[in-house]
Amino acid sequence: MARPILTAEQMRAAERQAIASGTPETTLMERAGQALAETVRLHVGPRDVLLLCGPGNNGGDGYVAARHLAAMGYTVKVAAWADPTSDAARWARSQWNGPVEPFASATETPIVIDCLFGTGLSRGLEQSLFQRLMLLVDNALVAIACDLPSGVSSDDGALLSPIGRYDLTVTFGALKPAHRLMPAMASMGRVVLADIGIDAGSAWFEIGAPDLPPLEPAGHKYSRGLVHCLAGQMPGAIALAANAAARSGAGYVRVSTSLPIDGLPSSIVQTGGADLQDERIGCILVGPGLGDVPQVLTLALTAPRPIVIDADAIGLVGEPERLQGHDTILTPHEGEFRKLFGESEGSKAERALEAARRSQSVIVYKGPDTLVASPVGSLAFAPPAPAWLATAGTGDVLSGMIAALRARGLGPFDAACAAVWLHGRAAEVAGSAMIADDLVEAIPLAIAEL
Ligand SMILES: NC(=O)C1=CN([C@@H]2O[C@H](COP(=O)(O)OP(=O)(O)OC[C@H]3O[C@@H](n4cnc5c(N)ncnc54)[C@H](OP(=O)(O)O)[C@@H]3O)[C@@H](O)[C@H]2O)[C@@H](O)CC1
Ligand SMILES: Nc1ncnc2c1ncn2[C@@H]1O[C@H](COP(=O)(O)OP(=O)(O)O)[C@@H](O)[C@H]1O
Ligand SMILES: [K+]
Repeated sequence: MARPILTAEQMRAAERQAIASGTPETTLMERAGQALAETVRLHVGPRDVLLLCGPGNNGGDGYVAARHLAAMGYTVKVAAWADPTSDAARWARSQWNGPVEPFASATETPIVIDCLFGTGLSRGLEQSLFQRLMLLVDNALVAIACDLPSGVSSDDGALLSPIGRYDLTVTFGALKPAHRLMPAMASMGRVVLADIGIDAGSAWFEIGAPDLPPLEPAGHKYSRGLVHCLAGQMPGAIALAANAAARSGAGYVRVSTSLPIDGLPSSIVQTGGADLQDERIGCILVGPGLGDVPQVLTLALTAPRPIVIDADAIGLVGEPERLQGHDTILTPHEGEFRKLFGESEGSKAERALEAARRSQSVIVYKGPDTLVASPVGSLAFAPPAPAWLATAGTGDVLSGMIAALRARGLGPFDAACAAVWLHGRAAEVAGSAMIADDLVEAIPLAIAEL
């Protein structure tokens, strides 16, 4: 299931909308705090709990959770860094009947819940505060963040001050960009989304398991999708991509290459020529192992077919505007992105959307926090993928997977999202010692699980 993602401002607007529709702010806070307590009960054993409460509504959620956890039988301590400053947080504080100790006297506890700051964080925490918080968090058996770890900038995932390592983050109504952007996402643990009755419809979302189109009972190899790969100076990379395309359900994979490629399965056809006007081609793939051969990219762009542009070909595009009018998906990593789009300002999300708009292409902006952006403003955030994807050739595998799903008939944005999800899942299936070739082998297993 795709989960919606909202910026802090969009979240506040959704909250105002809910309040205008008759749900009081205190009801939203009650639901948030209760959901936080329920999540603790579901995931964590009956150990002592320490809630750290800040002055805003994040702290308010903490007082509500404290009340519910105590009612569930947990031994609960509450420590406040400052008195509540909002009406809803004052209300929540008034409903908590237990003691509240000063933050400075809070001691290590098995379960620590950070309710200091959430989407309202406006600057880094002062040093004495973040140092003490990190000590409590890192020495807890289980550390839980309410909405966000305190210190995280909600919209771009930056750390305004250092944070510890959390096991679980419970968020409300929608995920925030920081839940899926580096560096923040690496320290959040599992992110649980609680429904608090806010309508969080959004053009931004976390990618969920894809629905692949069913195969036609009377289908044939061309109707399942023909991927045409253009080889270049280092054919090993295109071989990986072609293999990945074949294993992602393309009916036919063809490679134009002037040098015979050893070890390519016989089911993948090698040709000397490149008839890109062939109307059966569902997607052209250019870039892996291409080298500095701009004519091959130019050839691909003369064909009126969908194109995946990866690796070396990205650097050969020149001006992003050149791609307007073509049906293109670009798959840059950080270096390739900067080479084509320059050193643009803003968060990774904003830069991805701006790149998609300039090139009128779907952009798969890769990394530990891969984003898929469309020219019309849709933005998909990949769920966390295993760090062992950081090995040579896994990007070639991804571009082959995207080309196959595009050739199978998915739209460019959906094909990219589906491939990114399956790529991460295949890496989990392949295990931490995998190389890119093993990742290819794991693709059918990941697809079979759907
Ligand atoms: N939106 C929704 O639908 C729902 C939201 N809910 C919850 O509300 C949370 C957002 O609440 P919020 O807006 O009150 O902000 P919050 O994160 O508590 O912090 C603001 C306070 O901290 C202060 N402050 C900031 N930075 C600081 C710093 N570095 N060091 C010191 N102080 C600092 C700031 O003061 P100031 O910046 O003015 O100094 C202000 O007093 C959200 O994360 C979620 O948990 C739920 O209840 C359910 C519905
Ligand atoms: N630390 C990481 N965690 C998760 N995924 C990663 C990480 N580093 C890289 N990846 C993923 O691995 C792939 C690497 O692609 P790329 O950088 O093009 O490598 P190559 O050119 O060697 O194929 C991308 O899909 C990227 O999102
Ligand atoms: K928090």
